[in-house]
Amino acid sequence: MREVETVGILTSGGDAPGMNAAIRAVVRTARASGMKVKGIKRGYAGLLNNEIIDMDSRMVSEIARLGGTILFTARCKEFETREGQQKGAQILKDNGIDGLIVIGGDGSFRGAQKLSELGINTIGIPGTIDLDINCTDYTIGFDTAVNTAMSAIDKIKDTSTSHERCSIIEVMGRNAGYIALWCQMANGADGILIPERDAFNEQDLIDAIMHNRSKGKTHHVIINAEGVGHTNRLARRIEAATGIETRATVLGHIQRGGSPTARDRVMAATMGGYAIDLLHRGETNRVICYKDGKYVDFDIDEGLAMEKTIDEYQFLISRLMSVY
Ligand SMILES: Nc1ncnc2c1ncn2[C@@H]1O[C@H](COP(=O)(O)OP(=O)(O)O)[C@@H](O)[C@H]1O
Ligand SMILES: O=P(O)(O)OC[C@H]1O[C@](O)(COP(=O)(O)O)[C@@H](O)[C@@H]1O
Ligand SMILES: [Mg+2]
Repeated sequence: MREVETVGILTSGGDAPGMNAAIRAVVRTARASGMKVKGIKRGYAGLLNNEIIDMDSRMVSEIARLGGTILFTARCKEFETREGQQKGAQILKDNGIDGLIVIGGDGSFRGAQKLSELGINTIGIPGTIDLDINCTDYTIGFDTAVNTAMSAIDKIKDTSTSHERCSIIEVMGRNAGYIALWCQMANGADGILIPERDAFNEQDLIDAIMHNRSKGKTHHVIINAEGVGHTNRLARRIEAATGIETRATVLGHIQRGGSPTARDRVMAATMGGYAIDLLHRGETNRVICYKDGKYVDFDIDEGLAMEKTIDEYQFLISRLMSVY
């Protein structure tokens, strides 16, 4: 076990609101406890290009409220190779960086795990709007993304209600349906399609719309998760089957932007401070999680091997609420 003297920090994969709040917390708590901090730009791609800057407390002033990531982010194929990882570890050592904090998703943590094997003390902080990291109940960015999607769906509902139409709205989430499920509960919808539940299929949706219409409902909303996709095609098929004018909207990257909510900022700040604590204790290959109402950390390999699925009870309630 050795204590880290110089910590590097990078953001990787899709940006998420709250990443800047995490960067600020890492820099401030590291500096307060005497560590040096170096920022690595553009994730692993920037690491391989030696894009490394010194960071001090003043540089992170007022960034907690900013969306995106001031360090930029990237996806990097070269880093998935052994040669890329060895080159990355050597560049870190050449810069005197003996600890590294990676803010990103599961893919980014696989990279962090490789650097840990190569002698760099690495800690992962979960930052992704998708909530798709199995070992944690919370990922930085999810709350802001859901609130953004919720507001957008409220607006679509205004026009959908006025025209007495059906709206199919696609939300992000890669292969996970968390954003879709939360929006169904927050906004109300006749139904959702999520990758975790292919049993809730197109015919179910058509039946649900027709049932609700027979009870007097004059507008309809279906929330479709990105992992199911084909939103335009689905709109055409629902219109053909129900005779109700139907419009498709793919919300897209609007869900990744904007000023982070208080929840995202506070979770990010706590996780950032926790990461520095772990490095002080000489820990490596750990991922910080929020589980059962507590901040905890797991071995990255064990954390990524855990299983998580959508909350059955929440799913059941969301279905019951969608019926007129
Ligand atoms: N198995 C792996 N080994 C090493 N690095 C990886 C691995 N998987 C992903 N990465 C690195 O992490 C980056 C981000 O991963 P990605 O899955 O795109 O996003 P996220 O971290 O948000 O899930 C990839 O571009 C790659 O550089
Ligand atoms: O911005 P890109 O590269 O098109 O990626 C889109 C993907 O990124 C996300 O917005 C976030 O995913 P990650 O956090 O895993 O990078 C997904 O919801 C979506 O599938
Ligand atoms: Mg991911």
